[in-house]
Amino acid sequence: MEIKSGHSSPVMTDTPPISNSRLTIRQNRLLCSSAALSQNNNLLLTVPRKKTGILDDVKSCGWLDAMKSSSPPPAILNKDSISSDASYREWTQLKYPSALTSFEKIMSFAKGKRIALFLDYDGTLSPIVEEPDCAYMSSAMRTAVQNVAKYFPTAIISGRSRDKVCEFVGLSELYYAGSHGMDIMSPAGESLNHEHLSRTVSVNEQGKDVNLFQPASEFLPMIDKVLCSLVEITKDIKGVKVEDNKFCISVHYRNVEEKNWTLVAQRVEYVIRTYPKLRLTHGRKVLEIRPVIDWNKGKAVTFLLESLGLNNCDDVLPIYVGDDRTDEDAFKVLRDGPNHGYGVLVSAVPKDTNAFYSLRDPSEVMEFLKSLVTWKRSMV
Ligand SMILES: O=P(O)(O)OC[C@H]1O[C@H](O[C@H]2O[C@H](CO)[C@@H](O)[C@H](O)[C@H]2O)[C@H](O)[C@@H](O)[C@@H]1O
Repeated sequence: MEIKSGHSSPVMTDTPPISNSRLTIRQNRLLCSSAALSQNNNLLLTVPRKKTGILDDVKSCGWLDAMKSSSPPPAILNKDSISSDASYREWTQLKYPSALTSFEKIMSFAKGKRIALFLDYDGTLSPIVEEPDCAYMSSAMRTAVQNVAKYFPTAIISGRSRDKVCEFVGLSELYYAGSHGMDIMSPAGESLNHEHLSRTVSVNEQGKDVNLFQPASEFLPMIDKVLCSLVEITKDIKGVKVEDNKFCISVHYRNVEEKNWTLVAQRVEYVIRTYPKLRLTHGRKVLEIRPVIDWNKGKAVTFLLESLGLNNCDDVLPIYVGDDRTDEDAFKVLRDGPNHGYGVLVSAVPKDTNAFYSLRDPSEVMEFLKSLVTWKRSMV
């Protein structure tokens, strides 16, 4: 693929001391040039930050309810399953049609257009599992992604660190955007050229040059410090996992007893309240800490389209498939922005979204990818 353009809040009463002296984390960070950083001060969000950095849903319903609602059940398995299934059917029929049953419609719109494909990882290409380090993608899914990438520029956009998601996916021909889009990498031999933004060249595991764009590089020392503090402050809560996502941090509570969820949130909030340049968001049984910069998965999609010379083109159809709240930024960009395209929400339960279509789970995502390949081959 050729790139064209030039360029809450309960107050803590008993807080454990924070110490980070024993932790040595992130020894293998890629070096990045200051060139990429110098232009990023204007990305800092100027949103007024509340004293405690509390999210609106936490303010209105408290930590526990906010944490519960951030992670819907993965499937419909209870005695209400018949009525739930009926409401799912209604949701797909009336609001967010299945991208599989609407495939022909989508393709009639795609005719004569170049498709650019953006795929989230967790919950989209791999099923949600208890242990974040074991969220492997099936080899059938890998083959499906590999095949689709032969025909369409394909990028993986994940909240995970880029290194981790690259390792899970294991396909060097793709574009990767880790840390919710804050760490973008081209495939070896391709450049990431963007008229407004500088770039960094690094070397991948095979020793080949790759291009990086890292708009939050200046936050690395802060994120490192906060990571150490979070590991330390949550270490006595059974089941907590603090994940280093390079420019972001995930604090998982999936394996924590529900009675301790509020405690987890309180501890996290205690740490980040002294960092006004960091913000806290929810994911699926995870609290995510990230820099307060005007950058997200939607911005990453726009950046990639611009870098590929595919922005503002009538003959380009971007498609973004994702399951998480953070994917909504990308759905919004494709729904409302100049690069009109389709967001496809992966969900087994009805919910509101900025996406246009839906798919039930990763197995339907795989079917969709295969259908894209079959369609493309039929056109040749
Ligand atoms: O943007 P994504 O690729 O969807 O990444 C979002 C988060 O995904 C991972 O956590 C989620 O998946 C885990 C594995 O299935 C699950 O155990 C966890 O409860 C989910 O929240 C990842 O570990 C996080 O760091 C990402 O932010």
